[in-house]
Amino acid sequence: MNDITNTALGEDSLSVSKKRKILDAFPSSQSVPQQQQQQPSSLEKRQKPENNNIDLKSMRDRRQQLESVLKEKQAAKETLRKLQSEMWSIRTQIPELELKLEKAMDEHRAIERNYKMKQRDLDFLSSKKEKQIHELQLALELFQQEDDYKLNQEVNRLADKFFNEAQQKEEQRRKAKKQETKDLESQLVDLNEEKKVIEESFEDQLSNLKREGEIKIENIKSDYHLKKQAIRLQIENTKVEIDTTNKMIEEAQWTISTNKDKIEKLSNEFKIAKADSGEFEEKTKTLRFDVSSLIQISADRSKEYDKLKEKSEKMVEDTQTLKEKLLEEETARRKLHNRLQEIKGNIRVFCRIKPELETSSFPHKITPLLETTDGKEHLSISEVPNTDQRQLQFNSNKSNIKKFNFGFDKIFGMESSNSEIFGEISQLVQSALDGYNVCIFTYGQTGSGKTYTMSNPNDGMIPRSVQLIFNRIEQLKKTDWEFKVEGQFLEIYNENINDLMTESYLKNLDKIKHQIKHNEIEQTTTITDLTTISLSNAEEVGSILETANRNRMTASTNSNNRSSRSHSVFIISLKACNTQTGESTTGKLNLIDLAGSERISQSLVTGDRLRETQNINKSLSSLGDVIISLGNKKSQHIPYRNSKLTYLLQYSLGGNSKTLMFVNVSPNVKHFNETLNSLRFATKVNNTHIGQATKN
Ligand SMILES: Nc1ncnc2c1ncn2[C@@H]1O[C@H](COP(=O)(O)OP(=O)(O)OP(=O)(O)O)[C@@H](O)[C@H]1O
Repeated sequence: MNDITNTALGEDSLSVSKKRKILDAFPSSQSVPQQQQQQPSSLEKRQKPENNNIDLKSMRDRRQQLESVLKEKQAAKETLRKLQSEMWSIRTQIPELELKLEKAMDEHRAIERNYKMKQRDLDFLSSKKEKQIHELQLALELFQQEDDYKLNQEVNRLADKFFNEAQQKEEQRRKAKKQETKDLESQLVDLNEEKKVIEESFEDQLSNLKREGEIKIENIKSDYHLKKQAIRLQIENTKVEIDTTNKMIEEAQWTISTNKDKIEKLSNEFKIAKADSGEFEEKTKTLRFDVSSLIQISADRSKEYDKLKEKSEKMVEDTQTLKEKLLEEETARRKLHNRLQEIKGNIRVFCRIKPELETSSFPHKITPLLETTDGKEHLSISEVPNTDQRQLQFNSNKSNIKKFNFGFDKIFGMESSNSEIFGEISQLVQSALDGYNVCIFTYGQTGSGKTYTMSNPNDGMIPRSVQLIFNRIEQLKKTDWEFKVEGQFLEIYNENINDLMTESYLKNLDKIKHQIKHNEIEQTTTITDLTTISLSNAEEVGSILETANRNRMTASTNSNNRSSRSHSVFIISLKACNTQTGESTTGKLNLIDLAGSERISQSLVTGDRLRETQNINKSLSSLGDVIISLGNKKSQHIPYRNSKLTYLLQYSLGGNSKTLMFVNVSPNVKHFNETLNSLRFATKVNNTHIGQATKN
């Protein structure tokens, strides 16, 4: 760079001296005359005359050349100056670039050092690895050289270890299981206690609910009676008041018309008096006063009349409100009543022990069981081994005898009357009135009191039910309920239906084939050609029972009491409609006196008796099967078709009904086996829980 500068400077200095010489040799056109004036050279003086014009021209050319050279020089000078300034700027950058170069060199050196170190480390590692591979190879060789003995020893050691561990684990598991069993047992005890407490509380709740329900029904009933009386009184008072008001109105009207006459008469008199003038003036005043007071009286009377009219209207309104309230209370009563029935269960079994008429054959005293733990009432029937003495009693405590315990919803002892029994079932009759299907059966051996319970004149379940139905219908009229009651009475003998209400019973006996027809949509049943009697009062049922009884008796012969060998079914249909609310219901009360259930061995009878026995056994066991299937939620099929009786009662058993079965038993030792069988059958039925009933 310095060389370049020097060269440039050298050229510059050269060109300056050269310029001076050239300028000296070739003066400018302006300066020429001046030089000529000042000092002309000898040569110039000599050549001037001949070459003067040529020289001047060449000089001018030269001068022009010189000037262009000078311009070029000037430009070169400028270029030089620019180059110089660039050179200075480059010069100033040189130290910085030198520093950067130095730094890069340092970095390069450091990288080189690092590389060398890494190379060394790598060499060291590869030698170490080789060493390790060598060691491993040696170890592998050693391992391969180990003998079977060592291996077996190791296997045995491991097996022992495993066996010990397994034993320990088994011991631990056994202990844990023992502990778990203990825990579970104590949990079971707790749960049993809990269950007991729950059961007790449930029992309490149930009995409380029962009590509450009964109290509520009683309260509603007494309220209803009180209100009914109050309404009646109010209606009577209203009537009296209306009569009085009418009389008063009549009186007022009569007074008004009389007064009008009087006024007319008086005004006539007044006119006459006026004509007579003065002397009658006083009289006129009095008369005027009389007239105005009469008008006042008339106005007062008409106000009074308005008030009375208003009062009477209010009373009519109050009566209507009370009537509506009564209807509401009736609806609430129905709900409560049916809730109570549901709580009691849709299938219930009551046991009735017939009084022992042959006292000599029954040596033991019967005592009722007072305490129950499962909400049921219990009796036990006992057999004394190796003796002929057996006993049927409530809660016998004797330990030396074989006892059979039975629990039922209710047990009626020998002293129980039909009225007492009806008190328990009257609520089911109410359910039939409320639109439910109800079946009440009497089951038991011949002579155990089924017919006495069901149809005894006046106090049997049939006459009492009909009586209750008509009493309730009369009461329900007040809440605008209207009823249509129809009755049918039939018997099923040898799987054939006979009409018990027809006078030609004997003539048709076992000849007419009455068909059972079901309407699946309406869930109703009809029996072809069966007499249906429209019932309008309770008294009619007496003659129905009489006809049926007479018919059954005439068909029996000395050798065969046919009535004991057939089922009798009394059907009461109850169609109700509320004229105010438009609500309508259809209920059915089926009262069934079943054929005697005694087991007559089929091998002992032949002919008609065999057929009879087979049919009775078939229909009674079908009844049991149907009830049990209904209670079994898993049952897909209910075998209604297995007997005429169950087929007839298809829509009156099960989900849509409330069922009550009386098991009638005899306390006589002679009937021990039959009694035991009846109680077993009834227990099966009692253990069935049928779903909640729905209204038709
Ligand atoms: N609780 C009772 N109180 C008084 N007498 C009774 C009672 N129960 C039954 N009896 C009498 O016992 C006898 C047999 O009773 P009932 O005819 O009712 O039996 P049953 O089971 O209907 O027999 P069957 O199957 O033959 O019809 C009758 O004379 C009846 O009056």
